[in-house]
Amino acid sequence: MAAVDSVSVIVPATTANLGPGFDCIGAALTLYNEFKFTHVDESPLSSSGVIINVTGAEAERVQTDESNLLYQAFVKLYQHLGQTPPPVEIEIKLGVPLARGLGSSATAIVGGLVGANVLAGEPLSQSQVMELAIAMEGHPDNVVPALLGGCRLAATGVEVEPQRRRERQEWEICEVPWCENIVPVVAIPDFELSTKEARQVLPSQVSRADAIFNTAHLGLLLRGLETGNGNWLRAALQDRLHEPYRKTLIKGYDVVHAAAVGAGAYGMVISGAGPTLLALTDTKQSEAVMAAMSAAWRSQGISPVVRSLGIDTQGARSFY
Ligand SMILES: Nc1ncnc2c1ncn2[C@@H]1O[C@H](COP(=O)(O)OP(=O)(O)OP(=O)(O)O)[C@@H](O)[C@H]1O
Ligand SMILES: N[C@@H](CCO)C(=O)O
Repeated sequence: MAAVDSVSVIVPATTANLGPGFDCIGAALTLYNEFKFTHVDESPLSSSGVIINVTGAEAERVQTDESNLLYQAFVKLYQHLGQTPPPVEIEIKLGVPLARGLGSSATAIVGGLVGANVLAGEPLSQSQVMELAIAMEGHPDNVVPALLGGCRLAATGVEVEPQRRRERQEWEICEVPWCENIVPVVAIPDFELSTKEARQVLPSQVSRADAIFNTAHLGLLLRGLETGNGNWLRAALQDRLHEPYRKTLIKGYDVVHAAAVGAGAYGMVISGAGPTLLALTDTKQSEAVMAAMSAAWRSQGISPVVRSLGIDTQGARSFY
C-alpha cells in the first residue's frame, strides 16, 4: 500500500464474557471511539514525542502523554516491525465510556495498532494485528470483536511447538451467529471499575462443579444466541467463574438484575469486568427492560445511562 500521512480509525465498544464465557467470548456494539493519526514534523512536537487531543465525555481523564494506551499500541506495532515510530499528532473522539466494562481499553489497543499499521503501509495482516492486540490486552474477548466485529469466540489453537509455547500462541476465532431479535441493553453507571481491580477479586482455582456448570452454560449460550430460544437463553445467562465474586463491587447488582428479569429480559450479566450491566432481551421487551433497569439503579442512588444497542458487524475500520 502507498504510504499515507493521515488515517482515521473507528473502533466499536465491546461487551465481554456474556455471563458464562469468561475471557473467551465478546460482541461488538454500535457505540464507537474515533481516532485520527497524522504524521507531523519533529519540530512542533512536545518533548514526549506525541501530541494528543481528546474530546468527548470524560476527555480530561485520558492521558495525553506517552503513557496513553492508544499511543502505546501505536508504538508497539512499530517496535514489532523493528522501526522507530514516526512523530504523530493524535485526535481522540470518545464515544465509549472509560473503565465501565465496554471495552474502552480494547478500542485504544486496536485503534493504535490499526492506525500504525496503515501509516506503516499495512505490513501486517489482520490476524497479525489481532495477535498483537490479544498480547497487549492479555485476553481476547474484547479486542477480537473490536477488530473483527460481530460476536466472537476465541480459543487457543493446538501447540505447534510446545517447547516455545509462550512465544507462539495462536488463536482460533469463531463467529457466533446472533439472532436479530436479541437486543443488548446496557445500563452504564456513573462510577468506574477498573478491569485490574475486578480481576483481583477472582479466585485462582475453581471447583470441578463450577467448571462443568460454565462449560454447559456457554454451550447453551452459543445455541441460544443463534436461535433466539428463550428457555436456552434464560438458563444460559448464568455464571460461576466471575459474577459471584464481582457483583459485590457493583452496588445494586441484585436489585437491577431482579428488575431486568421482572420486565421480561432473558437475563442480566456484568458487561466485561463491569460495572456496566448487560441485559439480553427480545425486541418487544427492550423498552420495558430499559425503564426497569434505570428505575432500579436510581432507587439505589446510582444514575445510569441506559441504552439499547445493536451488534456492530464490521469491527475496526480505517479511512485515509
Ligand atoms: N480512548 C482511549 N485512549 C487512551 N486510553 C484509553 C482509552 N480508553 C481507555 N483507555 C485506557 O484504558 C483504561 C480503562 O481500561 P479498563 O480495562 O479498566 O476498562 P474497560 O476497557 O473500559 O473495561 P472492560 O475491559 O471491562 O470492558 C482507561 O483508564 C485508560 O487508561
Ligand atoms: N474478560 C475480561 C473482560 C474485561 O477486560 C474480564 O472479565 O476481566
